[in-house]
Amino acid sequence: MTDWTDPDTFAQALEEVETKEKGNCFEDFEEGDLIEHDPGLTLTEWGNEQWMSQTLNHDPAYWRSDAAAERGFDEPPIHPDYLTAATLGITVEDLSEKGGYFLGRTDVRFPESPVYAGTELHVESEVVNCATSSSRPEYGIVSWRTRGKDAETGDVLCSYERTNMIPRREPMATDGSGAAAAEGDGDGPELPDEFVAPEGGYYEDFVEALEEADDRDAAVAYRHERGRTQDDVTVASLPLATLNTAKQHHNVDVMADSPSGNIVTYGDVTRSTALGHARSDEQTWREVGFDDESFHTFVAVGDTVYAFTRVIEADDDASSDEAGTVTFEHIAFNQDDEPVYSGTRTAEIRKRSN
Ligand SMILES: C/C(=C\C(=O)SCCNC(=O)CCNC(=O)[C@H](O)C(C)(C)COP(=O)(O)OP(=O)(O)OC[C@H]1O[C@@H](n2cnc3c(N)ncnc32)[C@H](O)[C@@H]1OP(=O)(O)O)C(=O)O
Repeated sequence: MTDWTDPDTFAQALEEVETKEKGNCFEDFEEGDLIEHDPGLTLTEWGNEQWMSQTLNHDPAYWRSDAAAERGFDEPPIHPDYLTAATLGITVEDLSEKGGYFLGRTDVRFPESPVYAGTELHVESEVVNCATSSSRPEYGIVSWRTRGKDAETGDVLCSYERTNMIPRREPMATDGSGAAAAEGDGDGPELPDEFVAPEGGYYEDFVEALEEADDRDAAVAYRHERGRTQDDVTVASLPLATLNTAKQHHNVDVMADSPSGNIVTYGDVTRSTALGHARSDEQTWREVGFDDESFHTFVAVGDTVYAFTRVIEADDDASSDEAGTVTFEHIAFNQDDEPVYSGTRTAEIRKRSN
């Protein structure tokens, strides 16, 4: 009788049996496909607080009822970063579990009304583009438009367009033109002569700093002191709490043979941590949206995530008289000063009370 647990027998069995695969390859996606993601997720107070605490997002309006009421909320709402991460996490099983690198995201938008704990999230994605990677024949590049909806009302709570590198079943022939282009044109850095930092975190502080920089060779740009070293909680626990099944975040065994050689931080954790650092130096009123988000290199356990902010423009127009609108570029970087994430963010920033 076969002893299936005999190590040699078992090793041979493992080699010969079929593996029930998870996830989809590049060839499985076709432009126009609509994918309904199941399971959905109920956005909970616990999940929200776990996400916010570990990414250093401490805006009191999301933690305390008095601060929430002051912002016009019925109770502390679900944080937009957790909502974004949960909307993406649920999609991983269908879209990128095969090992797709999260390259970037744009047009991240939230409605004006807050989302509260207890909301059941239903998420769907449409394939909007499938492209060949000219530098990596073993991958294709796929973009999806994703919408996270309130399962009860159908209201869209978070939407965005995201792009991943997705493994192919069969590698493509390539002329390598992408790799050559990536070598760069050899130009040195082009930075302004001066940097201006806002005095405080209110809307008027950003306007004054932009005015000071105007007509001079200056930029409004500064770094944030806080850093967050990545550990098992940020790398493995937070993505799993959003039902993100990407092996990059929790399977050390498989990742040992990957380019990173280790499990890596979920892009939304890296980004939310950097945004948490930035928000700790401003009076955020409301998140409006994010564009041109890119993930430049891996973040792994032991790496520390810092943040740098550049203020692009300010506009008096906002959904409330108590705030103005500011557009920022945020860059997350590691302990070696390498950029790991960048993106533009539009947020309403509280005005000083008169
Ligand atoms: C969620 C989730 C997974 C994760 O969260 S994983 C963690 C977050 N993501 C990362 O850590 C990825 C970090 N990025 C990298 O390590 C490198 O960018 C990467 C993926 C290894 C590629 O390195 P390269 O040096 O080869 O990068 P290139 O700049 O040459 O780009 C390669 C091709 O991709 C195209 N591309 C890059 N960015 C974008 C973008 N934002 N939108 C569209 N396309 C993009 C680029 O044009 C190159 O195209 P080629 O035709 O020349 O190949 C999850 O599971 O989803």
